Amino acid sequence: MSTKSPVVLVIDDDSEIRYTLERILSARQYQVVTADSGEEGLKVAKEANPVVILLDNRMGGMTGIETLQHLRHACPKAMVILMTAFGTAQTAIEAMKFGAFDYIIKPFDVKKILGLIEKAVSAYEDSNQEKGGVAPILNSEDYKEGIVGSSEPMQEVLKIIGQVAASDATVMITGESGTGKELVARCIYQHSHRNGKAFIAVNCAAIPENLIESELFGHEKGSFTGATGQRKGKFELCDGGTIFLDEIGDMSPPTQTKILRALQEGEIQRVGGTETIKVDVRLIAATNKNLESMVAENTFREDLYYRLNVFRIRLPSLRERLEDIPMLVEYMLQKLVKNRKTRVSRVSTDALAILQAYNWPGNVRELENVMFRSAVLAQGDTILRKDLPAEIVTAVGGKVKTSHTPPPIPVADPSASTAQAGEPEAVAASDVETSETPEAETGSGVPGSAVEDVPLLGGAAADASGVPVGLPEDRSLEVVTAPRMTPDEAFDLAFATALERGETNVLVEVEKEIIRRALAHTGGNQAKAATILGITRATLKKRMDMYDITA
Ligand SMILES: Nc1ncnc2c1ncn2[C@@H]1O[C@H](COP(=O)(O)OP(=O)(O)OP(=O)(O)O)[C@@H](O)[C@H]1O
Repeated sequence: MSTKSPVVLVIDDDSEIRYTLERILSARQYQVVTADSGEEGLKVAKEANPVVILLDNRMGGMTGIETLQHLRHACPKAMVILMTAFGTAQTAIEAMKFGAFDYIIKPFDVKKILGLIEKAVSAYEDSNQEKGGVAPILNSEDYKEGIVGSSEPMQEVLKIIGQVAASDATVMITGESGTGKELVARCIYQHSHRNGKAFIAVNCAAIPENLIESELFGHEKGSFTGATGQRKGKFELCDGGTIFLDEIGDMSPPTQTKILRALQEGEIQRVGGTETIKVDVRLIAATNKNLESMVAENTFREDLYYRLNVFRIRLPSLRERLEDIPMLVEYMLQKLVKNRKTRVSRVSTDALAILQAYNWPGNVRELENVMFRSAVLAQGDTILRKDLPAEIVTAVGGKVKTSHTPPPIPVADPSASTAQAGEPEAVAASDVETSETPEAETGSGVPGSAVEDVPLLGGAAADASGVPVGLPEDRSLEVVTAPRMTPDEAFDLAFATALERGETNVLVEVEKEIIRRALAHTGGNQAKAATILGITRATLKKRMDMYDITA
């Protein structure tokens, strides 16, 4: 870090977040400037020349993504970190595509944001030592991603999609069957300059060996038995567009050679033809085979391997991101309801626990099938444990505890949804309340509400199970409520305990306790409690939802 303290600009319409960040960052020798809107942020950015910009996505007026696009011109060197309440695919991809340094999901851990700012500052310093400008900027469009998942590994995938989409580079997607390789390929295409031109997906494993060349490159009349006329192949049909070759590891060496030529020279020849045809095609390839060992065994051309491997995206298996299951389940049921395939809109807590304990060898595709099948079998509006395939319930066996789990996951009414397809609006994470009531199997859980941007205070992010991320497991400071202590003693002890445990969320715990006490004092009357606390009732409600406090 240079000797001059780096300027950090915080753009957020929530005064509390601006205040909190300002306090945290000023204590770390950053110079902090703030703005309460995207429009104001642009002005401040031009004057203050910040090194890092923390930019909220959901603001009145210009959104964060819109502001980001303007900032790229107004303040091209600054490292922008987008702050969003949800890790939706669209936001993640767009943030990276429009040149954000990174993005972070609110509410977040203080350590995490500080670490990210530090990284951004050193990236700023590195990039200022090198010549060269920022990455090209694309125009914003209305996308429908359909990629669901806010787990760390999926967020990484989304970021890479955003980074590679705008380039014309070949991309290799690896991952087990059913992990979403084709979905990702389509998403890259949708975000590329070639969007609007053809996208053709070819499953190489599904085409007989003797027909694959003709399928890909076309054939001339009479070139083989059955070739009764001239036919264009997929490469030719896809000129100007993107071709997705699934299971590329299943191609014979002669076909591999032709693919290499198409990639390197931009030329193909139809089977039985002599004419060289120019094609301009972006290739996205996928495989669930180990191409490295195929190269070692000489069954896959090394030069083609390197040509394909310019960018590589590894999709995590579903068992590596079990925390995404509630979100996926909600998304899938929502889709089924929308397509009028079912009226089932919930999953009981017991059933969900089983889904989250299962190994998912068939990954998301298997989950999709299970959801469809179970929704068909379900009698009420909730998928119960008994509706799940017996082999899954048996496979999970005793791994699942069925008590103290959250109530059913509700699915938003699709007609009332303002989210884009593929982006569940409010997903299980923070709006599933933890309940001790074993009402799960009746399907009478509390419907979830769309979660607004939630306030940051010391920052405990919630994971899909509603448990704050990045906090020690025992996060209660019961000592605050211990009897026969003066308030001062209690606070001293609480503070000392927190320091001893290395906690960074003391403020949050104190806030929770104060809210609980105010509610207890008013007998659960929220309006009165809000008055005591000096906040609006809506803010109190937001906090109660966020901290799982019931009146
Ligand atoms: N992250 C995701 N969010 C929502 N749906 C998903 C996700 N990943 C996969 N799916 C769905 O799962 C199914 C399988 O996905 P896809 O065909 O893209 O997998 P694949 O890895 O290409 O499979 P294969 O290797 O068998 O060809 C599709 O219906 C897809 O929409």
